[in-house]
Amino acid sequence: MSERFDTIIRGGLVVLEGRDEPVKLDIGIKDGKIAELAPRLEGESASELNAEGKIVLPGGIDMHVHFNEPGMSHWEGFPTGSASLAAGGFTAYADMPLNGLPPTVDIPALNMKAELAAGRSAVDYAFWGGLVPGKLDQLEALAEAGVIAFKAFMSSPGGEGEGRFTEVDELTLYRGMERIASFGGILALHAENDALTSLLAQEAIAAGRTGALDYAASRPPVAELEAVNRALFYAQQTGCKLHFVHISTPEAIDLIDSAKKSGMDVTNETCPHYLILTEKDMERLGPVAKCAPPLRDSDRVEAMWERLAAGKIDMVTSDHSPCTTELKDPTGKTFFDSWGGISGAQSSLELLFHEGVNRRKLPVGLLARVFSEGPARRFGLYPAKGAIAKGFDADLAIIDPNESYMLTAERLLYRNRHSPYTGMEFSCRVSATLCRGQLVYTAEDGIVKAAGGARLSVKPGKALKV
Ligand SMILES: NC(=O)NC(NC(N)=O)C(=O)[O-]
Ligand SMILES: [Zn+2]
Ligand SMILES: [Zn+2]
Repeated sequence: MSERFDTIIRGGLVVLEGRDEPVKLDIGIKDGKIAELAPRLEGESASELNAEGKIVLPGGIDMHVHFNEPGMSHWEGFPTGSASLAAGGFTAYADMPLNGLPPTVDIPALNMKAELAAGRSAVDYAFWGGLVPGKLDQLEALAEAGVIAFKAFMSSPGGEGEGRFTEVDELTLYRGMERIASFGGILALHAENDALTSLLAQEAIAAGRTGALDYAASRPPVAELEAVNRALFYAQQTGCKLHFVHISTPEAIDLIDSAKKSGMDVTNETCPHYLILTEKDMERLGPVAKCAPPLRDSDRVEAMWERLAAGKIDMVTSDHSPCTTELKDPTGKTFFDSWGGISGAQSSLELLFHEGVNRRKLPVGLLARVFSEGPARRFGLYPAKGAIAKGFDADLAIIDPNESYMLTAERLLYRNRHSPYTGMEFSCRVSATLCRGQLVYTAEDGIVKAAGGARLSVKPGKALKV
């Protein structure tokens, strides 16, 4: 006779959907799913995990990572990127259509990605499709093939070379929205005004103003706000659902929030670095903390925390945008020349738990919402994923709320072990991560199951409004 459960997670403080504070419960897992939740579960199980004193969150879903395969595996890869996510309490992710070569803008490129990820990911994964000039006729086929949504850049994505992902022109943006709207898909946007940012950068470089703060000044809040405003206008005209990635300013969050209140189908995300780091930190840390949009002043960072606490931020993603450590080396070049992108996939949950829950005393339920429920609902993964509830996948992040440790480069599982957070003392630590009931990571043993992740596809139009 088979046991009632495969695994029981004993005595953890479990974060349930819609609840601010956790509840002490046992979790019974059978066939990869949550079979039972109760204060005390009786019955046989093949294995038990003691979670006394730990917080049990639904596994994080990181909707914004760049794992760079095919073609750029010296920057990152599915094995290393997914392992770093598992170590950070994440059980699923969506890989951006750049910076791999070729970018994911047609079916052959999507198939290449799928082949490379199969059997090489520690946690579950989905793919984004790209909207770029010249590839409009690929959108329906990509949607049918199960990409989670589409991504376009309103400003240059940076980098050089043949075949790279390119930003949209106005007509591609407008027509792309029409087409994506026609099959009920979602378009995600990197929203910065290209004319403003490129001319401001030219001006600064010509005048020899090439430091970190000059870089920040060349991509001002108005560039983000203008792009968000324009995209919202096109969305009104076309009926396209939108998602704004890595929003860096409270002004843009407010603009998106009022559009949502007016009935538009639009969501936003921010990233830990816009909550944890300021432009001063970017100056202090150097290129390792360079990203686009840039880090902001401390008043804006504070205002982002207010928006997060007020429920105006739909999800938090890492925007893990890695590169070789050499491309972050400041020697012999200006700040403008370094790669823009922060490696952060491993730290998102710990950063927000540390700063948000432990220090600012925000409810832990907020983390479940922005890291799991929000992304799952928006991108059609709910109700299989996104909450700890009977019948859902047993995707769990078990975190010790009191274990402090210092993040060192050796602890990073990225292909290139740099991060703006090395040297930082965390007041909490992920103890274990389970993906569909399988133990993937423990703090003690590291990655214990390296390749159990499965591909997640969604059908167009399935995503729910958050
Ligand atoms: N080409 C990139 O990966 N760019 C990324 N870079 C950042 N965020 O600095 C991004 O998502 O915009
Ligand atoms: Zn971007
Ligand atoms: Zn990105």
